[in-house]
Amino acid sequence: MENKDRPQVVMVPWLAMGHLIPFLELSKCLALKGFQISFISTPKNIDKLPKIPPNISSLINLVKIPLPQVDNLPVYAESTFDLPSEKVHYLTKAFDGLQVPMASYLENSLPNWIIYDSAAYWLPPIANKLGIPCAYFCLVNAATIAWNGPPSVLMGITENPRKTLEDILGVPPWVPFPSKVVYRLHEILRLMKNYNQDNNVEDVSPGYRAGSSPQGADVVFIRSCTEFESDWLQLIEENILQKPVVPVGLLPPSSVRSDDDNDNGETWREISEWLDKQKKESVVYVSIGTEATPTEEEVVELALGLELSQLPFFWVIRNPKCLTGDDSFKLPDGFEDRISFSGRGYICKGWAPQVRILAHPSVGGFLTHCGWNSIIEALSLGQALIMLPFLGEQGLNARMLEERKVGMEIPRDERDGSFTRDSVAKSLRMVIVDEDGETFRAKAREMRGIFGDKHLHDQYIDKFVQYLKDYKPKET
Ligand SMILES: O=c1ccn([C@@H]2O[C@H](COP(=O)(O)OP(=O)(O)O[C@H]3O[C@H](CO)[C@@H](O)[C@H](O)[C@H]3O)[C@@H](O)[C@H]2O)c(=O)[nH]1
Repeated sequence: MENKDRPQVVMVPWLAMGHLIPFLELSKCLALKGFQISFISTPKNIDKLPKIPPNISSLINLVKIPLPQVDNLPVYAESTFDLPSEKVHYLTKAFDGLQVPMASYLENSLPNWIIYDSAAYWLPPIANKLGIPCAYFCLVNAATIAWNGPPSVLMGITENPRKTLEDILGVPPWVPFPSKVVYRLHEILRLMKNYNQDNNVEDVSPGYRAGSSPQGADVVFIRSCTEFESDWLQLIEENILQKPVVPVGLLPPSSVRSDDDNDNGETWREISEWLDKQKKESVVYVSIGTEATPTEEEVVELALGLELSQLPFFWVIRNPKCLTGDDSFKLPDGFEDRISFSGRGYICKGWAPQVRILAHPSVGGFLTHCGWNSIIEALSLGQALIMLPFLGEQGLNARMLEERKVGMEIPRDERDGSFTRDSVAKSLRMVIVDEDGETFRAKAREMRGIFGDKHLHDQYIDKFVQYLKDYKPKET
């Protein structure tokens, strides 16, 4: 078939590694099913993407649209990875500036579908005008969407029944079954601080953006599955979003992603040499994702807790150079020397081949911030979790997973969120080596049956593809 005769899909991910990667994974799935994809992002983000396998590379057209400049956004910053979290709203403002070039791209290409991300609340009206069906691809789980609540409430169209801090800390009134998926006080206080900051810079409130993205879509595709959260999926489809919600499955990664070989395998060779020397299931892999910016105190407690645990560790630290004027990844004095002298730790500053490390037989647990990508990757490999959520919906994910007993949260002070090196060390030992922690390890291995079931998730992709092909646009 000629490429121009294939069904065309335009993908519009948000400017964040944790979004670009799953959008690209979904693009690859569609290309393998015969679709022609236009994957739109800014030049630097496109350049950073994992390599596309040669058998489908001609079916994924990487489209670079330059990011408009806005005040206070450093010129080099094109994704959340390049910024401390308190500056992300400038990136959101710049992203909104893509509306005009995006509209003209769509007018010229007239694809069969547009699949967009949470930040692009302005895309559905453009798609409607052009008569192109559009889908919101939701990269968080259904429990999070349910916690956020109905779009009309988020957008300020109908009254918000959650008025007090107590209301916000409790189970939302629209959740009809018992739930432990709630935020802690320190998480809510941090979210409110960010919300107010964002409100001052962006043209619309973060709530309006979060509500109108699913509201404007013809269908919501979600990276989830009924085997994991059927109650929540049903709740969001029937009561919260009140439109078709189609799970695309968990998109579990293959253990060797093509990005691992961007330097001809040099990085991996060095890392695997170190991992190969460690005992089976003894190493803790530590990463708090691509967005969280811990305070200096948090970094110190984390570092000293790792040391205190006596466990070997692999710690990937987001490149501190990205964080302008910010020294929050300053490690405690002498820490790096002690670690390299004893050979007990591997500190990787920048980007690590996460999936490949998690799949190594020496790794016995994952200290994680609970980003949805990381959770899926870890549980698809049966790794137990030591959870330290920082921002966004990560706290909700941690509650959900603690309930499933696939790991434990590092205890934090309820009000200020502080944690100690002792609690880091204790939690690590509990999940990775203590006899009492065997439940966590066993439950995490069991969860692999859902998260790592390739056949199950291939079936989800088949149904998703069928949905795209069978869709009949509504009469206007
Ligand atoms: O050195 C690194 C760092 C990250 N990754 C990959 O980058 C992704 C990171 O995604 P995630 O674990 O979800 O973390 P964040 O990028 O910090 O996640 C943002 O996006 C997620 C999906 O929307 C949300 O769940 C989080 O709360 C939000 O912070 C994963 O695929 C990792 O494997 C690497 O391969 N190497």
